[in-house]
Amino acid sequence: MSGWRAREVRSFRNAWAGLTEALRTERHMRFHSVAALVVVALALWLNVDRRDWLWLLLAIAAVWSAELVNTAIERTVDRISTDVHPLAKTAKDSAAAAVLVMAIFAAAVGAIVLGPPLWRVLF
Ligand SMILES: Nc1ncnc2c1ncn2[C@@H]1O[C@H](COP(=O)(O)OP(=O)(O)OP(=O)(O)O)[C@@H](O)[C@H]1O
Repeated sequence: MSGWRAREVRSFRNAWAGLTEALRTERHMRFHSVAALVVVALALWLNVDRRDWLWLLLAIAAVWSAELVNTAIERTVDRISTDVHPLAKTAKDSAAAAVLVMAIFAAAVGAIVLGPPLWRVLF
């Protein structure tokens, strides 16, 4: 394998390790994963169109990315110091707020895309 390809494979492995570590240790990450599986199952069942799939996949990726960055910030703050400090609080609370913003966006996308067809099927 060329040096460039070996480096790319190593980078991919490191990123994969970050994802599996977050899934293993972060309760919220597991919750987001279950929610994503439910959304994908509903979208398949309701046979949503290609454009709606893009919105759903964007929402899932946005929440996962925000949660992973939140985890990175939490770990970095704790690595620097576990002392209670207002700046540590602001850093962690802001990172958590980023997840909240993305989760609200994802909930809105889910309601807009899945709500009407689900309503038609159920009622
Ligand atoms: N070093 C600190 N100094 C001041 N406040 C902190 C500090 N560490 C955490 N906090 C406060 O406690 C909250 C929870 O922090 P913690 O590190 O326990 O995250 P968490 O609850 O484990 O988050 P998650 O559930 O997403 O993993 C933070 O959002 C922040 O308000």
